[in-house]
Amino acid sequence: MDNKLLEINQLYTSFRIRDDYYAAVDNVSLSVKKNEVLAIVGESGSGKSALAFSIMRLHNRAKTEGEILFKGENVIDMSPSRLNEVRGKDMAMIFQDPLTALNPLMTVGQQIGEALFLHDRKLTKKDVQDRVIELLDQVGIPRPNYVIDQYPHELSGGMRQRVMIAIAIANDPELLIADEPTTALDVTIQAQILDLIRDLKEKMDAGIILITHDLGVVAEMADRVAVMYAGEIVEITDVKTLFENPKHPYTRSLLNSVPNSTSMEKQDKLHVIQGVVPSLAHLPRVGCRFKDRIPWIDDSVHEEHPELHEIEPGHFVRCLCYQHFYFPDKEEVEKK
Ligand SMILES: Nc1ncnc2c1ncn2[C@@H]1O[C@H](COP(=O)(O)OP(=O)(O)OP(=O)(O)O)[C@@H](O)[C@H]1O
Repeated sequence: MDNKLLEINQLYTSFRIRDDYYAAVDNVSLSVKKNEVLAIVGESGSGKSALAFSIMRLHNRAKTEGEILFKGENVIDMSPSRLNEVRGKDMAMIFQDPLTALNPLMTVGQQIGEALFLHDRKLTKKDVQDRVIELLDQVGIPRPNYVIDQYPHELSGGMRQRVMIAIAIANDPELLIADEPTTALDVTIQAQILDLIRDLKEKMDAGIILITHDLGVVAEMADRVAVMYAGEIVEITDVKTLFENPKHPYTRSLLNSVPNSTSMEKQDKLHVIQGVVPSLAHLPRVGCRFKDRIPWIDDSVHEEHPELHEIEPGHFVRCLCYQHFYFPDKEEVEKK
């Protein structure tokens, strides 16, 4: 038995739009080990948050099918009471926007305290208070004795994000899901929060799923990376391989659209990925989903039913079109 903390097998998460269900997470399989950061990258609308919310079972209107094995137990089959035990204790989530995730009417101390007390009713008021101060200190909040009585709106964005992290780690979770934890923050604060998350990984021996569209964050934080496009994983590999030997046209386009990316292919211009991720109801469900965004690549090189191919140990790429992909010059794009 290996040390898999989370194992997702053939997961589908579908939302109802008018009379039909459409999969925003479409046959996703992946795993996370202890003390590992798995980054999930992709443009807006690729299904990253839908995947994270599925793992935490936070979607109440979506249809979720497949297996989400957390230490061998399928989260999808958990009863509401079992879910309440696991969520916030064994697995926890840091959300994108602390202002909407925090309760504006409760002090910082009350909110962190509630997270602690919910999972350990034997704690005394004094125990809770001591632990809250310890947590505030751990996430780098100065003057914890003072901040404990403040309300979220009295804090800066960076401090609010730290409070959310304190809530998430209050019960030493084994799995931490961070959904764009630094998007709303400026660059210096961003770096501090990332340092903090990295530190926590070491101290808590936790597995971390880090959702981001920022490849700089990926390079700094991840051990492995799953690239999502239109609900599917199109490439998954270790972080070094992703930057040094990316294969899927989408991965290569993402990397080549970032200035100073370590893996920028030898070309003098940045590549602009054409178009956008189609909306959920309009996703192509047959063939290569990325096909329409690389129209200069011959149709015949795409697989009819693209599969994830293990092209070297642990490196999976969807659709054989990667073997024929190249970046076009401007005239070739305009011709299509
Ligand atoms: N509750 C919902 N009902 C209907 N469609 C939804 C719902 N939530 C998400 N979607 C759709 O599912 C798709 C995936 O959305 P998701 O939020 O997971 O993407 P994302 O990659 O996390 O994007 P972002 O980076 O903007 O958060 C999108 O097309 C989105 O519009």
